[in-house]
Formats: sequence, C-alpha cells, structure tokens
Amino acid sequence: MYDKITAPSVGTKITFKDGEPIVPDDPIIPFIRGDGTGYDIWPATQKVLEAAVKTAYGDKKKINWFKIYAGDEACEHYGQFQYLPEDTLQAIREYGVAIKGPLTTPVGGGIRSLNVALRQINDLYACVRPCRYYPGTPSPHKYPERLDVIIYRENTEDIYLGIEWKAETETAKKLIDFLNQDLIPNTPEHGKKQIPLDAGIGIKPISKKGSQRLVRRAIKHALQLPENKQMVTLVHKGNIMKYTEGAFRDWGYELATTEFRQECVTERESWILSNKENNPDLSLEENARQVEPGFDSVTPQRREEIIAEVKAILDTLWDSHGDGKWKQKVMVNDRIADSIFQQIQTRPEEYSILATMNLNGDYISDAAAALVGGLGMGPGANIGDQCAIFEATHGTAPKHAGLDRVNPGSLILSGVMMLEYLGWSEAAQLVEKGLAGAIAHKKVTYDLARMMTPKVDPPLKCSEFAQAIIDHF
Ligand SMILES: NC(=O)C1=CN([C@@H]2O[C@H](COP(=O)(O)OP(=O)(O)OC[C@H]3O[C@@H](n4cnc5c(N)ncnc54)[C@H](OP(=O)(O)O)[C@@H]3O)[C@@H](O)[C@H]2O)C=CC1
Ligand SMILES: O=C(O)CCC(=O)C(=O)O
Ligand SMILES: [Mg+2]
Repeated sequence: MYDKITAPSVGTKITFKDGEPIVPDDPIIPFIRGDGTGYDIWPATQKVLEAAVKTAYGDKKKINWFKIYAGDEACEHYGQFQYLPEDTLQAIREYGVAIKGPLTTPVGGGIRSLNVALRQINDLYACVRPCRYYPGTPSPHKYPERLDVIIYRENTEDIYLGIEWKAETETAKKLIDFLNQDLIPNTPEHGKKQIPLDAGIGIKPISKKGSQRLVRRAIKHALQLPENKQMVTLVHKGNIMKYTEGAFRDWGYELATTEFRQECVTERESWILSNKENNPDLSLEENARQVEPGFDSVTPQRREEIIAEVKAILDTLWDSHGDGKWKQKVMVNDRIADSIFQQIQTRPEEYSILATMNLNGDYISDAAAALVGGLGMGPGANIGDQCAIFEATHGTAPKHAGLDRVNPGSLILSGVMMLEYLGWSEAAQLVEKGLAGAIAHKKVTYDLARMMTPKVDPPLKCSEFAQAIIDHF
C-alpha cells in the first residue's frame, strides 16, 4: 500500500532470477522526473522511448509508466524535507527496474546525495557508463571515434559511503585523538605522522566483496564483447592508497585468475607467455628480466621470487594459454588513475572496460563523456542483482533548468540501456539509429551546435531534438 502514489492499473511486474530480469511484454516501470533539467529531459526521453517501442513492436509490447517522486518534486508532493519518500523506495523495490532524471545535492552541508542513497539502498553495486562516439558529433578530441569504453564503477562504497565527520566537532576531535595517540604510533609504518587537529575526517572503505562483485560483472560483460574489445582495465591509485585502491587491484586480479582462469589472461602473464613463444629456449631468468623493470637492481631474494613466479605461470598456463591461445582470452590489466586520464586521450583504442572504484569512476565518466561530445551524450545504469536504475551521467545543470534547452541524449541513451536490459533490442536500436540520424543531419541541441563547424544556429530545443530522433527512426 502506498501513501500518495498509485501504480498503473494495467501492466505486470518485472521479476528477477539469478540476478537477471524476467521481463513481461507490459512491464510497469517507475520513473522519477528529477530536479533541474530533469523537468526538460524526462518528457523528451519518455516520448522517444514510447515511440520506439510502438514502432518496433506495435501493440505487442508496452511500458506502463509509474510516476514516483524524489528530490524537489517529492517535497512538493509529500511535504518539507521529504526528499526520498518511503513510497518511492517501496515502488522501486517492488518493480525492480526504474529510470530517473538527475537530483540535486548541495555542496558542504545539507542533505546527502539522493542519487547515491538510491544506489546504496538498492545495492546497485555496478554503475555502468558507456562512452562511445556517434558519427557527426562534434568533439574537442581529434579522433573521438577511437574512444569506445564502458566504465564499470563500484557504486556502494569508497568515500561515497558518506562516513565522515566535520572538522572541530566533538566526534572528529575524539577520533583524531584516538588515531594520533593510539593507532598511528602503534603502526610502525606510519612513523611520526599526526593528523592536524582541525581536520575533517572521511572514511574510505574498499572491501574484497565489493571490489570482486564489480570486477566479476565487468569481466562477464567483456566476455560478451567482440574479440578485440575483450579487455578489463583495473583503474586505481594503489601506489598511494595501498590498502584500499591497491587492494582493489589485487582483488581484481585474484578474481580474474581464479573464477575466470580459463577465460582471462593478465597483461603480465601475456608478456611471460609471449616471451617464451618468441624464443622457446629463453631461460626463466631472462624471461623474468624482460617482464620486470629493474630486475637487476632488486635483492637476490626478490629476483628468486620473480623467477619463481615466471616458472609457476609457464607451468600452470602454458597448455591452456600458451602458443598464442592467450590472445583469445579477456585481457586484464591495470593502470594508475592519473595515467588513465591521459591514456584515454592519447591511446583511446587500447581500452575497453574500465573497472574503477566509486570516486575514480565518477571523475573518469565525465571526462570520457567529454571526449565523445559532452555530458549531454553520457548515459548510465546502476545495476544490482535484484534491481536496476537507469540515469544519465550528468547532474541537474541548474542554470539550464526549465529552458527546454539541454541535450536529452544522455537520458535517452540511458533509456536505450534500459531497453537492452529488458531484452528489447529492436527498440533500443531504433533509438540509436534515430539519434545518430539526427546528429548526422545537424539537428542538435545547443551543446553540440556550438561545437559544430560551421556553428549550427539556431540549435534545436530539447523537445525538438526528441522529435528529430523519432523522425530519424
Ligand atoms: N546522478 C545525478 O543525479 C547527479 C547529480 N548531480 C548534481 O547535479 C547538481 C548540478 O551539478 P553540476 O556540477 O552543475 O553538474 P551537471 O552535470 O549538472 O552540469 C555541468 C555542466 O554539464 C553540462 N551539461 C549537463 N547536463 C547536460 C545536458 N543534458 N546537455 C548538455 N549539457 C549538459 C552543462 O555544461 P554547459 O553549461 O557548459 O553547457 C552543465 O552546466 C549538483 O547538485 C550535483 O550534485 C551531479 C551529477 C550526477
Ligand atoms: O549525487 C550527486 O549529486 C552526484 C553524483 C555524481 O556525480 C555521479 O554519480 O556521477
Ligand atoms: Mg558524477
């Protein structure tokens, strides 16, 4: 029973089995309009998705939309400070698949993110954000078509868990005191470090379970991709944050080389195997020297360890992965986070799936979207084992709100991800075709129009762009 909303009287619930949705032809799908530009982009999205389903399936399939509330609209409907009503949570729980516009989060004080809350409450542990290029889209990058990456961002932990204490509060002081007096002095590797007494403190939990379930999904996705895109890159800043970001990398490799042993090869393993393929008589020591930079300057004991590692890899993997067989496996490698920001610009074609922790994934998904046309073209999905919520990468863009101006492509493409998730690929393909057609004919909103040469003036409104997509189905 809901308090202030009513589910459609027709339609059927989506259910889940083994983490996958079972989708009827008439699913009920809750939607949240969103704050700011959600007012503009949600109606545009709804119109395009409805038209695509109708064109693809006639009367055989239909989405029955269920309006639910969050953010400013929820406060208008439910009362002051009712940003995320229980009705909304219950509807998402019951119906399993939802789509939403962006929601505002104040900086500094005020409420914590409703977007993050929805992901945590529903255990939507994988934030999936594809960044691919649609021909004709203007881009600040010279070769945007070379970028085709999917960001798999861990969505429930890291500093986004929101466990932090404001500077100068009793609890912050108590915690700092405890750390300075007790934990830090008793951890020799921390030396004489001390936390400034006026610091705010945040906690960054990265768990093995959280890391591995994310990487598991990323590898499973890679296995569905064309052979040349079967790669998963673990993105981390593990040189600095050894026990959080470094552990994410190690747990990622551990999963790849145990659960997916037959399907995966690590980059380092591929070097060792190909060294032997290129020179079957290569000694273990020479192979180790070729894969380990600075091999000759490390201690003898370390050298022995590296040689033993090379031997173990050749002994255990040669039959299944050697003689070039590793080239048919999912390549799992890792890159340090700052480096991957330049790599996606300088060598975009070398990357496919980027598996990241929460904060790094947040940063890199905006940066990657910029390369293929901007945030107006950045879709996303939050996926768990019992629920999925689709939403754009960007936020509420308040200065553009209510002007029928921004690019709804981001939410429309999130809708495409939703249609694919439902298994309605004919409708999904129609929307992509329509979007590509509209862009190719320079029927674009302000964000793309201003980057085109010659500049497109006047640009289409948000609502007109939606119609242009439908016109190009
Ligand atoms: N999942 C969510 O709901 C998210 C919510 N937020 C929240 O959104 C609020 C505003 O954040 P803000 O920092 O302004 O970031 P936004 O992502 O909302 O907007 C930043 C800029 O990106 C461009 N942009 C965003 N959306 C579009 C679009 N649909 N079409 C074309 N261009 C677009 C605009 O650039 P320009 O003006 O240069 O054209 C805009 O000014 C904050 O409260 C933030 O917390 C942020 C991210 C995700
Ligand atoms: O929830 C927010 O306000 C911001 C979240 C965000 O930037 C994101 O998920 O990409
Ligand atoms: Mg973000």
